[in-house]
This record gives sequence, C-alpha cells and structure tokens, in this order.
Amino acid sequence: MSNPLLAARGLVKAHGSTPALRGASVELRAGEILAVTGASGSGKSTLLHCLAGIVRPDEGAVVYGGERLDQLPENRLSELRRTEFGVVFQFGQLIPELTALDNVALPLLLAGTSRKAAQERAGEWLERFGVRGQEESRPGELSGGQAQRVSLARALVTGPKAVFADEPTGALDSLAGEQVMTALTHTARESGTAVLLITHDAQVAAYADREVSLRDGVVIAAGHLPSGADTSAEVTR
Ligand SMILES: Nc1ncnc2c1ncn2[C@@H]1O[C@H](COP(=O)(O)OP(=O)(O)OP(=O)(O)O)[C@@H](O)[C@H]1O
Repeated sequence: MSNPLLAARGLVKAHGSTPALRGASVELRAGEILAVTGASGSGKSTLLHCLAGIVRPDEGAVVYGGERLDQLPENRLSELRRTEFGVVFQFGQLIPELTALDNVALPLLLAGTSRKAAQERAGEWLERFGVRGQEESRPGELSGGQAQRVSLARALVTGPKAVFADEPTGALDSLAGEQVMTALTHTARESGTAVLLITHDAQVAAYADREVSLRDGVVIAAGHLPSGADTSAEVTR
C-alpha cells in the first residue's frame, strides 16, 4: 500500500468544553478522493481543519510528507497552506470586493507570480471550470454554482497536493451540485490532487474513491479501495 499523503492519528480536539474529536484517525492517500460523512456535530469540519493545518489538535498527530503538521510553527504552516493545500467551503468564501478573475489570481500573487502571469493562469482555470466570461463579475453577481466553481478554481490554481472541501455543494441545488462535483473530481483526477470531501449527501459521497464515517468524534467505519483500507469495519457501498 502506498504511503499516505496525509495521516491523522488519534486526534482529540475540544472547542471549549465541547468535545469535537475523541481519537479520530484517518489517512488521505496521494491522488485519492476521500469522502468524510457523519451526522451533524460528529466532528467532520474539525477533522478537516486539523488535517489542513487550520486548527491544531489538543492531542494526536497529523503527519504530512514526514512532517508533524500539528507541531509546525505558524509561518511554516501558513506557507504549506498557501502552496500545497487548497480549501473550499460551503459558501465559497470568495472575497466580495474582488472580481472572479482576481479571486482566482490571488493565491498565485501571494506565491510571488507576476500579476500578468497570475491573471492569465486564473483565466485558464476559470475556463476549465466553465466560468469563462465571468472574469469581471464580483461574487455577488454570480449564481451559487458559478461562485463555487470560481472557489474551486481558486483552490486548485496553485497545483496543490490536497484540496479540502467542506460541504462544497451544501448550498446548491442538485444540478449545480452535480456540475461542481463533476468539475472538482475531473480536475483533481487530471492533476493528481487528493481531495478530502465532507458531505452528508450520499450522492456526493458516491464521487469519492473511499469513504470514512465519523460518529461522536471517532471514525466508526471506512469503505475500502482495492488496495485495502486501514481501519475498522467496512461500509458496503
Ligand atoms: N468554534 C466552535 N466553538 C464551539 N463549539 C464548536 C465549534 N466548532 C465546532 N463546535 C462543536 O464541536 C462539535 C463538532 O463540530 P464539527 O463542526 O466539527 O462537526 P460537523 O460534523 O462538521 O458538523 P456539521 O455537519 O453540522 O457541520 C459540535 O458539537 C460543534 O457544536
């Protein structure tokens, strides 16, 4: 079995006195699409935040490329988040004052790409996600599905190793949701990007290679790839 790209072991995290994770372990392999499912409040977003280096766990380890993400200093963590990870949230979280093109160009500008090259590349990515023609639109002028596809372009434009998507279709109707999932999975497979996808929707989870379920802050079940998964009981899919 190939080494995981990212591995979380025994994560414990509380928000104040509310426990969110109680010993969750999960692996994300290079290039795979992993769905994380579970009831509301089961700890899915907290797990994603720990894996993406947005939040530090109280206990346990997050290992990425041989480095303990949970122990990295903040400046190295933010560099990793900028260069190797992409994040998409339920409501896109585009910068409202910037055009679609500038939203997608922003991660490249932050990485030191020239403005001209960043805008050119951003335009190509808008095209890939079927939102060419909306370059000058601000997020408020886009439909939910268009905004989410711009968010995907922004998450993938730097060529990250992993994309973290927290209910990316949660605010969309089913057609727009399908378009977003098709665009995400197609592009991720093409570029070999791993995707950790939180969803409560079985139709969305069906786009994934593998699925893990959380209950009360622990992984209770994991579906498996032909190469074999590592944890507990299997989910029949
Ligand atoms: N910032 C916070 N402050 C206080 N409690 C929080 C915070 N974030 C999460 N929690 C609590 O931690 C637990 C796990 O939350 P989390 O958002 O990780 O679950 P989830 O499975 O993603 O839920 P949902 O599907 O509703 O988004 C819940 O009880 C939640 O209320």
